[in-house]
Amino acid sequence: MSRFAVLILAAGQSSRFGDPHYKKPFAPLEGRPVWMHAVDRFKDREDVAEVVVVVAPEDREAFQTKFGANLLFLGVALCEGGALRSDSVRKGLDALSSQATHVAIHDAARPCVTTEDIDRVFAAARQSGAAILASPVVATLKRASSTDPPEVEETVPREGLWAAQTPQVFERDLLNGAYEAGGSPVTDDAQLIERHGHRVVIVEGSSENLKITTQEDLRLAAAILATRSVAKPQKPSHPFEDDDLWR
Ligand SMILES: Nc1ccn([C@@H]2O[C@H](COP(=O)(O)OP(=O)(O)OP(=O)(O)O)[C@@H](O)[C@H]2O)c(=O)n1
Ligand SMILES: C[C@](O)(CO)[C@H](O)COP(=O)(O)O
Repeated sequence: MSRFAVLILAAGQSSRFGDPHYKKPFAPLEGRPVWMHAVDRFKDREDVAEVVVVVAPEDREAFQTKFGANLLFLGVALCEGGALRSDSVRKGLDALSSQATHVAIHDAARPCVTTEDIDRVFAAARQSGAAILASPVVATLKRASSTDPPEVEETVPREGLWAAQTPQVFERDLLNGAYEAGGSPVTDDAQLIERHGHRVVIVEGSSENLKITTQEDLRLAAAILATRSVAKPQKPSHPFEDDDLWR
């Protein structure tokens, strides 16, 4: 039976988030930190062998202090990430302890992913060895100059274009091989698999599976979660005291 190890990536610098107190994975969202919503989507699944949250080295101690009890309760491990997203994935892979057959890599900054979409991308990865959630590009895309203000240089045909999301899910040995092969920096893991010559299946995901990058995205995520018939979150077992820990 396929078993999935899940890496929840929360080790970025949130440089576009614009909050003086919180990096985005630690920002409050519907009563809990963003990262906890992402973990919630995976931790109770029967096909998940382990979940590892990857945080920046400078956040490790504060994270353990603030959320150590939550991690124990959730049965989730913690490890340190690196400067690049792919460094964080590599360190997360090194931290895995189970005999999982597949690895799912998910942005902690995507708290609105649904169980149904996870079911579908997991099934596709079982079938093909490599699958990602993505949504078809629906806007008209313009390539613009770097002038201020930017000016349109061309309209980019959008036929066949998809916006990649996460989780991105791979057969474990395939992912390890792609990371061992390495190469130039990538912004998602599928690029390494593509470079490695393996096909990557796209599973259409909801546009609600947004990546929180700015404060506006956080408000959108709150609106999305508020409209879902989810049980009201429990009172956080670790209320947000001394929030300056995160900056
Ligand atoms: N070295 C990195 C970079 C990113 N991430 C994680 O990967 C996800 C997607 O990355 P992104 O949205 O770019 O996060 P940041 O790099 O923090 O954002 P910014 O570019 O605004 O600094 C986030 O959950 C982020 O925490 C990570 O674990 N390690
Ligand atoms: C992995 C990803 O979320 C897919 O869209 C995206 O590539 C992450 O990029 P970022 O620059 O690390 O946000």
